[in-house]
Amino acid sequence: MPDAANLSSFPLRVALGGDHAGFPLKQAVAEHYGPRLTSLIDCGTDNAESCDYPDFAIAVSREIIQGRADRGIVVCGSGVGVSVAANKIPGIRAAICHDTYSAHQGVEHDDMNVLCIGGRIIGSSLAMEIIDAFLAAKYTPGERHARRLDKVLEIEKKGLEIL
Ligand SMILES: O=C(CO)[C@H](O)[C@H](O)[C@H](O)COP(=O)(O)O
Repeated sequence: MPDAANLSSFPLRVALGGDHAGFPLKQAVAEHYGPRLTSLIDCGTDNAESCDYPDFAIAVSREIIQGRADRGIVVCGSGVGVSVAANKIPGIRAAICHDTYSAHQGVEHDDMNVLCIGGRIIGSSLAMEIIDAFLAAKYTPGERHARRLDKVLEIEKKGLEIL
């Protein structure tokens, strides 16, 4: 865990959620970031009983799409389930990041708005460093990034027609 003296704050509204496999890490994230954010919306789950990751990917995405959160963090066992589910929702750009480079570059280049983490894969100290990198990063407007993001939006708009 980072030193209390070195804790960063982020002027962001964040929605946080995860299934039973992500529950212990989600709780640690809520405790650590709650006081350092403009707001932290905890979308559950509230205990370690078996439940279904799509419910929490949807709940976190809802907060972003309906304008109550700027970014989302979802935690399941591997990070795979929540990223697959969240990416089905138009307007959500989610990715699993288990390293700090992907966490900031995903925002800077790809305008990623949901960070997915595997609670069974990484420990809380690394998770906090990754979340710090994600929350501190800003999309870097640039012709090449905009062109590529437009192509991603086309996929969203056209669905199967793009094929
Ligand atoms: O990690 C995951 C696979 O990507 C899922 O999101 C779930 O967390 C995982 O499948 C839960 O596993 P369990 O055996 O039901 O505990």
